[in-house]
Amino acid sequence: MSSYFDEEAMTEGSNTQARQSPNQSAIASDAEVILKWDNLVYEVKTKVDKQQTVRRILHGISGEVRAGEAIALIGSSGAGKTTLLNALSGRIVGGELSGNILFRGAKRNPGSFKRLTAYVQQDDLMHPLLTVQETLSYASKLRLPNNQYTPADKAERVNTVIRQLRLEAARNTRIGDAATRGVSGGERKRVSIGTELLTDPKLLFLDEPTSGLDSNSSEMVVELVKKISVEQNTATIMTIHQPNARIFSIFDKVILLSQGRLVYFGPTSSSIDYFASIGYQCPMHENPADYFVDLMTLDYRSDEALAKSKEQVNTLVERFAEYSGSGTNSEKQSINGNGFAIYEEPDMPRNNWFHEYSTLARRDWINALRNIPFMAGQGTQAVFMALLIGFMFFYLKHDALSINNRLGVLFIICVNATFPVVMPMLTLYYKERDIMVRERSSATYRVTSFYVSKLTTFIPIALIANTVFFIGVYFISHLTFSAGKFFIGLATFYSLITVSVSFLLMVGSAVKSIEFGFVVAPIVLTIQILFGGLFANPHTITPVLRWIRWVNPVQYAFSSFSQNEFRGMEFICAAGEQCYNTGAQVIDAYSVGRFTVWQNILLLLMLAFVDIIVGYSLLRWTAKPRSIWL
Ligand SMILES: Nc1ncnc2c1ncn2[C@@H]1O[C@H](COP(=O)(O)OP(=O)(O)OP(=O)(O)O)[C@@H](O)[C@H]1O
Repeated sequence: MSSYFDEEAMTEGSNTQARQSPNQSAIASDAEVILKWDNLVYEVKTKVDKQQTVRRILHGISGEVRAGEAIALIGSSGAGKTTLLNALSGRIVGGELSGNILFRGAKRNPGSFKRLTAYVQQDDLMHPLLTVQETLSYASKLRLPNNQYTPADKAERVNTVIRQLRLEAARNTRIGDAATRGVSGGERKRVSIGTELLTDPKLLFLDEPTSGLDSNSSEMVVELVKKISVEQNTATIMTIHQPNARIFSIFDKVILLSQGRLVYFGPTSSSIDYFASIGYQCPMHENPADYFVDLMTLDYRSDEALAKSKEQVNTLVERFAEYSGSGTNSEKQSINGNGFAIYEEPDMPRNNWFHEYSTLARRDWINALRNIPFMAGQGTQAVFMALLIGFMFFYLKHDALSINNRLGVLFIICVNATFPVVMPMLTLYYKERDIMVRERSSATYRVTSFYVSKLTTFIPIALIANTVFFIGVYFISHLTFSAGKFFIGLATFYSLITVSVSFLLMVGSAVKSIEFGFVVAPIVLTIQILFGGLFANPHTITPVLRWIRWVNPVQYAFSSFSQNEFRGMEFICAAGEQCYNTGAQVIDAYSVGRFTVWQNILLLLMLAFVDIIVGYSLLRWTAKPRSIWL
């Protein structure tokens, strides 16, 4: 492809702006071709006036990128830049993609391609409570293989990246988010790029790395990326929106797209000459990128203007097709994908499961402990509810009236182990899940390590906060004072909390959208409470709904609590009053004695186990990338 742009052939209309920029390095024409794509066509089905139609988004795009080369992908909004970048990086989902893509001369193997390449997304999704150093350090622990890098090597790699991306001053600053101030936008983008550069990728994709940045920060980002790609011999392709003239000149090559078609692909330094040679001379002091984008953009201001701009785009596309087709036939062999072997990974082993798990668990604990609103919420909730419920049922006696109150307090203890545990943690889980999907798109760690790490962070946090609640309610309301009963009650409570955490992981794993997850979880929890055994006697429930009891943790917990409390109790009935004399009668009347206390606890743990397994399987399914690979 590079010979399409033989500069000698384009002396006519030569423009001084077209000279090689000082930032550009001359990439040897024999540098390894890292990625080559041929005749990429991408189509999606859409509905127009209730009629199914096929919309072609990429129209036979070809090109290549060599080691150490930086390519800018430019076009007006909707030109297909992101679509092309996604197709090349193996991230395109839905629709139909055809053509061929070769990575280092072979067909892409999704696993090794993901590990040897890197993709910096437009929005930087990182843990806001970690510092720059910690973010890079955890990424290095997770992504660099232990048998090739010692901990010292990893730390050195992090330092190198911090130096390369000029992040020394921000090293100990937290990333931050909308709620907490952290690093600047430019620094944030550089950290995001840094996490991808740690593995020394062969090929780096960046989607609009300068969007939202001022021109100084944009220039810095592009300059640094270019410098690093030369130093590390990395091929780089980035989409970029109307770069200024200085940024434009940093790139070795440029791909200009309009309406999913190629208007130019070749050296940036020859682009002005090329356009001049086909009759479009870039004015002397105009930014070439702006000029090209203006040429390629459809003008919707009037029907006439639209027709004229469409014609212009067609001409540009045709001229480039003629131009790239002529004189290059010997080099332009189309790739017949069937003839190529799948790319074999040289030696890029994975870290073992335990290393992944322990790194993620440490990161999760740091994130949780630094999440002051979350931790304070858990603590306040525990203390406030303990005092409220404790004093609501203050010092229960042994008369007939206390029976209802005892059942009430036991039931509220169950309720407190559902909503207040599930809802705040579900929010947290959704945020973490998004980051996991992002991190796993570069094969960073296994789903199991993530999932088990969440379980082993969430369960202890929920248990610790709620122990305060349980002790408070137990002693203030004066439930039966006996070590045995207290600890059996606590075991029941812990088991129910474990089910709740497992349940939230299941909902958060099964339901991709947080909005829908926040509808499903409360509905299920409300059903658990309604059928928990206090509002309706399990025996009187219509057979159509009776099965719910088998999967209802609140019912098992309420049954366990009630038996633990009432068994062996005696009540003093006032003279002439009809009441239950013994706890055993209460257990019978409320039908909470179907299973023994320990059987109930066992059933709760079994439910938790089922939730965990189902949640894990669903997470594997819902978080699985469904990209199209050529
Ligand atoms: N899966 C899809 N279904 C329907 N239309 C799609 C799909 N993917 C992309 N498109 C359409 O294809 C066109 C190109 O989209 P793409 O996101 O690649 O453009 P872009 O050049 O990156 O634009 P921008 O600079 O605005 O991000 C757009 O008109 C977009 O609406």
